[in-house]
Amino acid sequence: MIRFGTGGWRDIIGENFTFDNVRRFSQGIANQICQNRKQSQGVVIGYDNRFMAEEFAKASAEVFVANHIRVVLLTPSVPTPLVNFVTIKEKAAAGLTFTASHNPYIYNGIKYVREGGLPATEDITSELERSINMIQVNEIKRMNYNRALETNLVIRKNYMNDFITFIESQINMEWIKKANIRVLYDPMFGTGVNSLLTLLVDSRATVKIIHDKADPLFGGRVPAPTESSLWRLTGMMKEGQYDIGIATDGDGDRIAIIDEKGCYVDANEILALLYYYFLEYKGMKGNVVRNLSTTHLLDHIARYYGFECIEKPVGFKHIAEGMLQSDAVLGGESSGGITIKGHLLEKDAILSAGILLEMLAYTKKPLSAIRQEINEKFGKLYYKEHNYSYEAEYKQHIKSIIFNTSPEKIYQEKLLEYKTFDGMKWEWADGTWCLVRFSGTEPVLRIMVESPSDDTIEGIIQQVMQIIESSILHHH
Ligand SMILES: O=P(O)(O)OC[C@H]1O[C@H](O)[C@H](O)[C@@H](O)[C@@H]1O
Repeated sequence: MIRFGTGGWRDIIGENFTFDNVRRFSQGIANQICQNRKQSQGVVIGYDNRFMAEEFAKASAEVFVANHIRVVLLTPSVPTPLVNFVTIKEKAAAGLTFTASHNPYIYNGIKYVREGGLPATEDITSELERSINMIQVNEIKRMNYNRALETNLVIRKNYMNDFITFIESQINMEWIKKANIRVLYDPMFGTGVNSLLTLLVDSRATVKIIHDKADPLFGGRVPAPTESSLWRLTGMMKEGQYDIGIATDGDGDRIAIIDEKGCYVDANEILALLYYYFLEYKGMKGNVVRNLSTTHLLDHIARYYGFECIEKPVGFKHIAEGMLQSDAVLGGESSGGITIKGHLLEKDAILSAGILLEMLAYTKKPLSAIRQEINEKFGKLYYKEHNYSYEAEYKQHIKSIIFNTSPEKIYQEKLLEYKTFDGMKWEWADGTWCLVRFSGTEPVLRIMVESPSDDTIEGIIQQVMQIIESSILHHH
């Protein structure tokens, strides 16, 4: 079975992520393109540095060309947002990126975008899922890759220059050039490196880069820019020689940073920094969009300047939808995905890094000072995410436990509201909230808590865990 999760289809290589299933997936997309008579528009295919990603991408190309659909196969490996960009440029009927983003190295996957670089809505992906899984191996068409190359049905293109130019057109490069910013960059062995390094050189920044070679094992780490995985970057930042430490995930769409003192700054705070910079310093006007697991600090900032913060389920397609609906200036998720108005409706770590440099250049303040400014103005919020690995057989049971738990058992404070549009979210009167939801990309239950008081967070997480574990014990 092929299943679309929060960020496309992901599976363990050799288990369910096989050549047969990649071909089946591609035939499903090809069928849909043929039904809509969009064959002449072609498709764009890109891949990151994951194990055999290029081979899987070629296998996919073989299926499209056999269905009379032209393929632009990007070279070399690319960050995911670049595929969205080229899908728009080429007016292609679809864009496919072979990547499992920040998942462990044993995974690979395919992210799929529609014509116009738009994320696929759930209606579309569930219909695709249904039709893909009905395809038999003997219904899959194939044309040999080398033959397809000879007949120009597959064209290999490098679009990096255009992509960087597009990003730089949205940032004030002149300000950055004058600021002589010192950057330490960790691409986490992933595919953000070529694009961001080019932007950094164009910015005349002084750059030191670590973990830059392509490594399908990601140096033994998970290529997600979390605090625990960035210990080397953090350690080097503590030496005090750089203004900012930047980390991008495996496929270059998510970001985290380290301030000049060596403190980790997560995506929640990056979003707050950027929104605050846009409104307070640049005098921009507009709303912000976040998912329900992202900091409410954005709501406070929005309210202060007379704007609105729009809340959506987890998944960048929902952020994209919110940005279109509300004409917001910024959108993002606690997991590290950020975009701005006028840019792609896809998270982009290269752009995010560029705007952060612009912020340092324009404010002429150290990162830690801007962080401090926000805390003083809006109050500090503490945030923690705990990922709980559960046995698949208990999934339904855990779900019903969470939905039937009374919120006083979790935290003794007046409950203001609860939301069930993506997992269970309780919001209490003192500004504390807790979200419990199953990840759509990994087999974990995510427990997220944010509170104005650091002391309450651990207790809430422990309480949720204890309720789940004791009920599983009783269930036995
Ligand atoms: O919490 P999950 O369902 O695992 O999703 C975590 C993240 O996964 C992918 O990267 C999606 O593109 C993001 O939109 C999402 O925030």
